Amino acid sequence: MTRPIRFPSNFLWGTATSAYQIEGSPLADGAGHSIWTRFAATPGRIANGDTGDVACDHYRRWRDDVALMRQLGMKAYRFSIAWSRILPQGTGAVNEAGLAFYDRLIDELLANGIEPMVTLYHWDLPAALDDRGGWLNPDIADWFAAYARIVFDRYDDRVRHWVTLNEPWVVTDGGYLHGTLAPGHRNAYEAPIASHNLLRAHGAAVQVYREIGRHQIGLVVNIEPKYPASDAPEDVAATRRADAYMNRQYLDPVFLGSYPAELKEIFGPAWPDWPARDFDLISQKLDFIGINYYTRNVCRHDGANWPLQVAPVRQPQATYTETGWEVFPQGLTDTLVGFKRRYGDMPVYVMENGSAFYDPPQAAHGRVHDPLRMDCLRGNIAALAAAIEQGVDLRGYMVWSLLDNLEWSLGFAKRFGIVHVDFATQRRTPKDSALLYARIVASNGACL
Ligand SMILES: OC[C@@H]1[C@@H](O)[C@H](O)[C@@H](O)c2nc(CNc3ccccc3)cn21
Repeated sequence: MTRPIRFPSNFLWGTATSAYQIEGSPLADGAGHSIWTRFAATPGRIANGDTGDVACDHYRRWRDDVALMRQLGMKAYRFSIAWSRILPQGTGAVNEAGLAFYDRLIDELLANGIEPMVTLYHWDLPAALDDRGGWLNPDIADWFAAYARIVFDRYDDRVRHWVTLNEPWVVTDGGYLHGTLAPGHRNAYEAPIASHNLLRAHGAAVQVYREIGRHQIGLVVNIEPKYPASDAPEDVAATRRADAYMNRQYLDPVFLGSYPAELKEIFGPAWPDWPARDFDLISQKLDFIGINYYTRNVCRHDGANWPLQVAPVRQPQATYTETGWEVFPQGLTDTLVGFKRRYGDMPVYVMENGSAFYDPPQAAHGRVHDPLRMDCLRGNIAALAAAIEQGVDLRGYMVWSLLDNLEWSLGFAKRFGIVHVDFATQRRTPKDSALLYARIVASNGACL
């Protein structure tokens, strides 16, 4: 008989989305262009020519989507605010219609007993700011802090959990090093600058929140635990570089006040000497850390693989998702316990966890059978319980994602939703994984 799984009585079970991936109507009611409306309009940047012009049409269907969350018994909902709906030019004139949209959404969530958890930045930088250098311009810390102040002033009476940035690593690696995400740069000298300015902007927003905020603020990072393919010294060193580059590059400056030494080794002359004062700004005390977990990496040395000299080692017995990620729930436990060991005890939310699998056409009676996603969900929630048993102060868990949505450059084909979206009709159909998650939430994790 396995011991029952214990979650805190006020554990926040929910789902997560982001503005550009679900809202549609990106330019409605005075909103300005973002780097993603621009990227999507560039031929070849998004698979199949997909765009966020309609997406899940959430900008118009938000009330029904909140009703769907209520029907599933969700306790919380993590979403992002589109900066360019609030400040169409990124700075300057405020767009009241944009503020009003999120007012309505937040009020509807609260009216349905669902806790709003708001991300200020989930990758959709106003295009006008990109024209001024975007994350490469040090002034962006002030631009972001000014945007944050407007949003805190408007919603902090109702929003109790704020996230400054979603995944600075992905913004930098995808947007500035490999060019796979907006704004599509490929430049090893730009990447560290963008990354550092993201962290400066994060710190500037936290400073503003400490002036005017009454609740909690944190950062969301994606963590992929790294495991050496062998105990050969070059594989162990490669694993250390990979961990420094993806994971510790963000957590160390925020919680320890300095970058890992490996980054100078990785970037060489492209790694600047940062002013010490920046780390006072970056390492503002946080109320929680948000961790997005999807997979792990098994690493080996590969001298030809720029810039990390690391190559992933596929695990022959493992299940892999449609995005090529190994299903490895133990990595979630290791990530949460590892965070506590290195950075200390603080409230933790898993702010994204999910999987993309091919979903068969809808079965009879409108059911969508997704057994692989259900297995992934069960395994990851059991992994949470294991972390709690090891003393992690885990406060909540958000499944990525509520809805099938625009998977950035991969388009609509990669479906992460626990609710199926027929993009031709916008019909929503809870998948079997949504029905399973609803049961898990209703039993506070007991019925896995
Ligand atoms: O890819 C699924 C989601 C994505 O839809 C979210 O907007 C984003 O927050 C998100 N972050 C990850 C973490 N991993 C990752 C690794 C390489 C490229 C992109 C994301 C997965 N996801």
